[in-house]
Amino acid sequence: MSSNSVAGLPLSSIPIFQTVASYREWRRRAYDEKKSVGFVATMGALHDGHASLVRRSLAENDLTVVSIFVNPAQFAPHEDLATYPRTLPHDLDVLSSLSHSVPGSSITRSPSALFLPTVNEMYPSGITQDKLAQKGTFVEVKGYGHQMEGSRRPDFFRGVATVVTKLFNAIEPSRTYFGQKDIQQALLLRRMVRDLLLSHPTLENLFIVPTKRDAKSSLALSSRNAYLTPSERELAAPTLYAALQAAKTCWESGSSKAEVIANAYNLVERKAQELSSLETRIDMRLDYLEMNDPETFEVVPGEETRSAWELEGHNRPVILSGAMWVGRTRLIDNVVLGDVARLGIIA
Ligand SMILES: Nc1ncnc2c1ncn2[C@@H]1O[C@H](COP(=O)(O)OP(=O)(O)OP(=O)(O)O)[C@@H](O)[C@H]1O
Ligand SMILES: CC(C)(CO)[C@@H](O)C(=O)[O-]
Ligand code: BAL
Repeated sequence: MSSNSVAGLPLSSIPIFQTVASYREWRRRAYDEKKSVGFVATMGALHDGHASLVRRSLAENDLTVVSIFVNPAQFAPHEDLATYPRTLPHDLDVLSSLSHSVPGSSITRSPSALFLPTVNEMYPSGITQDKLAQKGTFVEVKGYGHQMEGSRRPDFFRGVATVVTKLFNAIEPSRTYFGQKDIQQALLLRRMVRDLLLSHPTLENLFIVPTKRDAKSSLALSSRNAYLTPSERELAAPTLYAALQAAKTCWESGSSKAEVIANAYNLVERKAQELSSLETRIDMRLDYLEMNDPETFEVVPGEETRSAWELEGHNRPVILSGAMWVGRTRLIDNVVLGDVARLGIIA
């Protein structure tokens, strides 16, 4: 049974499913009525980046399901599981405000269901963040989870692949939407869908949606931006995207990868020095900034240049991505160097 009233939450106009069994009854009716189901997986604290995925799903599917689940398995013991922003009343408001008018018809679509499972529902064998003590079934995309974000968060993608497999099994989406902001996640999930021969979604029905940014500062919208103080957000956080943009220009003007990355590090270092001398000191440092092959996630060699990359016959762009600490907040961002459409990212 779905419910429009969940303890501690305001009455919702969107049906909320807290169990897989109750959701499946609803899903069966959608099959009977031959309605397509779009799916957006989130950890909540919804912002306009999430909204852009939901809008895309509303435009392309009869029905749209959003999940909110803060997945313990993708947080390392020292990370921010306990403090991750949980803003359910706000999230319901955001979802209720979204709609799509189907062109040439009188139909207006809005989100059809919220899947809001408990930890027990998602992990029937239990879950602890201590990997060595974990029991039960986990999904690992071997060879693709240790580079880029995985180089800093070694068990992150195992946690993501596990929970997304469960979510796909529960929701059975016709189409699903992930954000470019977490580009390695989206590409790794594509590989997982292919390797596991999934039918819901199929490979061609997993879509990557461009990163939504703050109109003024170009800061990538992110739930963790809520951790930033106003001055961190204004003065420091936009530096990551500025460094990525500077690196992009440098790469396009013919510099080698090593030069491009060194320049970007210098840019951040200069800004960090400026901010550390302010009266209200702001600490900022790059965690990493690297250029990787979108197919293998391997690091692009230091001597590589744009023209060499193209001459070598790579029929794909490269990913320039990074993570930056601003105080105690870790931000990530990326740009694609080359034709984004080749990665199936279409605005
Ligand atoms: N700025 C954005 N533009 C487009 N999609 C986004 C953006 N931010 C997040 N998403 C996508 O929304 C989905 C859910 O992400 P999630 O709930 O973790 O939000 P988040 O803002 O990425 O959170 P966090 O701050 O923890 O990284 C993912 O597919 C993610 O890539
Ligand atoms: C895909 C996801 C919802 C899995 O927990 C999460 O990693 C996220 O929000 O990007
Ligand atoms: N959007 C990625 C979720 C995480 O960092 O855990």
